[in-house]
Amino acid sequence: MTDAKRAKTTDGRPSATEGVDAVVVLDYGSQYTQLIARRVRELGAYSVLLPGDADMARIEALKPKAIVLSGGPNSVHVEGAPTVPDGFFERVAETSTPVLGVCYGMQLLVQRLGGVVEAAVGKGEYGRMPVVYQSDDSLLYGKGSKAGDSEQVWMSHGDEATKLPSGFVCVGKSEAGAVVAIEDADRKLFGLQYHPEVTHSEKGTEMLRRFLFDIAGVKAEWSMQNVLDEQIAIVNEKVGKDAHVICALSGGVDSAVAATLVHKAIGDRLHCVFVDNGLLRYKEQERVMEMFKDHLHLPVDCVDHSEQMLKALAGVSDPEKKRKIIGAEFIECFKNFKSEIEKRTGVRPTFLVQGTLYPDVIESCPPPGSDQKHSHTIKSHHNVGGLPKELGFELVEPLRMLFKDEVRKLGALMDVPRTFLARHPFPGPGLGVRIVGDVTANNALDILRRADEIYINTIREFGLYDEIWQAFAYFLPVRTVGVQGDQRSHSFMIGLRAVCSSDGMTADWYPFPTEFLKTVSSRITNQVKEVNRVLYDINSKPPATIEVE
Ligand SMILES: Nc1ncnc2c1ncn2[C@@H]1O[C@H](COP(=O)(O)OP(=O)(O)OP(=O)(O)O)[C@@H](O)[C@H]1O
Ligand SMILES: O=c1[nH]c(=O)c2[nH+]cn([C@@H]3O[C@H](COP(=O)(O)O)[C@@H](O)[C@H]3O)c2[nH]1
Ligand SMILES: NC(=O)CC[C@H](N)C(=O)O
Ligand SMILES: [Mg+2]
Repeated sequence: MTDAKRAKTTDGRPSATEGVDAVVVLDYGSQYTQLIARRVRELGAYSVLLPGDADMARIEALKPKAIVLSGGPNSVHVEGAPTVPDGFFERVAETSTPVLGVCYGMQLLVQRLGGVVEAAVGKGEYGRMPVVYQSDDSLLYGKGSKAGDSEQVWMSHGDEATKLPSGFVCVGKSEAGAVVAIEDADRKLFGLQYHPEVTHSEKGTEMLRRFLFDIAGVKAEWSMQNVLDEQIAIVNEKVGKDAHVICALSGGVDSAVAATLVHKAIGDRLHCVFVDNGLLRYKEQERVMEMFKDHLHLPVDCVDHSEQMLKALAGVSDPEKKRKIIGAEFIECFKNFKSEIEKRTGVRPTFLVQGTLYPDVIESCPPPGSDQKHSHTIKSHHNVGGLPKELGFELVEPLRMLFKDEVRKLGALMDVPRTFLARHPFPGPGLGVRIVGDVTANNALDILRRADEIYINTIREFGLYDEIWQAFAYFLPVRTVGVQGDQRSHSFMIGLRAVCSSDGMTADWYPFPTEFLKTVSSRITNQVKEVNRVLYDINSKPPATIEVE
């Protein structure tokens, strides 16, 4: 599909979605909202995420076959809490559109339709727990479900529904007796106090399948191939027939997939650039450029921006300040590259492709007016919340709504080589968020590069690289006392991190065999003389995050 004019249908959808049933997910700021949209895609339906207060007209233009209201950090009983769009309940009643409220979404249904939601003082429910069915054959738990049976679900709420609106029945309770599943079969309104979208809810996907297909009658006709066609059409429409485009290529999976996709759309008007930002790993620049040459078959320029980056970061310790500086320096470097391309082609590039993924977006500072306005900032990813106000480019981010494992599937569909798809993620700010505090102090970059190289090589030697989602070493600017060769040492610590995850949104630490830990700790302390202690990080996300800053 190359004709920009055909990229949108009359109702504003990308033409690749023409005639396909849409499911609208309204976002109230949960960290997991996009996971709902993703589960819908995985189940084979087309999902669109809109802000929780989107105009009813915008929602109806998509002709949704079902609507899901997401969770969120607010409380419905607090003044000014986000709520459903004006006219929402009237319109869904007229069109008989099924609605599922999840957590905050359920609380909205209850409160707005005449029930009561209150703070469950001292009784918040967080984490994995069973839900007990309250009736036989409920619509939510399906034919054959029996009162008294139970399943494991994942909760995260401090408020609860204490009185249901008329028409609703409670079909599931938590062990503590909270109402956690409700339905109004006549009005096709449903609510779950827990999160069926997270993997810890054992039968959550089945629940969503029942809602979409059995209750709402959505047709399963959406696949990764559709996502690809849709994104190529969107890129074509946005970039047009003449503009030139820069692509920030890192050697990681996301930008390799984004570049391949955009190249399919616009061909040689794409100019890729890899930045040596001074925060790369041991021999990263040489290795990545070699990989591009051997496997990617797209021309890539390498630009050295290390001096400027380290100068800007000198003496800065605050993690958010560091991230903003890194984001701004990246853009500075892309602007210089823009002039270089103009010299070469006579055309000044106006677009910048980044391999931004959804987790980067949701954790970053949500820009005012964006669709993520109700969520909290966790950290400003350099390519989203870390970007300067004056960008000087229009962004092209075809993966912005996807998760890492979806991107890997999309890459496989375009034959992106495994060398890229199987790499552990490496963040754009690189060692800058793996050195706690000032990156220019203590010779930390050099120490960390050597320790990290030993760690990753040892992981490969033990055959564990592909089992781990992401592994890296980090530098702690803390000196402790040791004894090495009968001499006192007062040296630094290295933390080792290895996590299992599917999408980077939640993660568990990887249970290394003791033999591995012994080997790697002894290699690092023997070969990196500035280090006398190695720590293994046994924290999941949450409560920690994957990177240390
Ligand atoms: N050294 C770099 N040079 C140019 N662009 C970069 C660099 N590092 C990161 N980027 C840009 O920032 C985006 C986000 O970085 P991120 O690390 O999340 O993605 P990735 O490197 O493509 O994939 P992965 O997460 O697997 O490392 C990249 O997709 C790329 O567009
Ligand atoms: O390109 C990036 N720019 C960033 O600023 C950034 N911060 C974290 N990450 C990567 O995101 C995933 C989740 O990491 P956290 O749990 O630390 O947020 C992990 O894979 C991290 O490596 C980043 N990637
Ligand atoms: N996860 C959620 O949606 C939480 C909703 C609300 N903030 C509560 O604590 O009950
Ligand atoms: Mg990367």
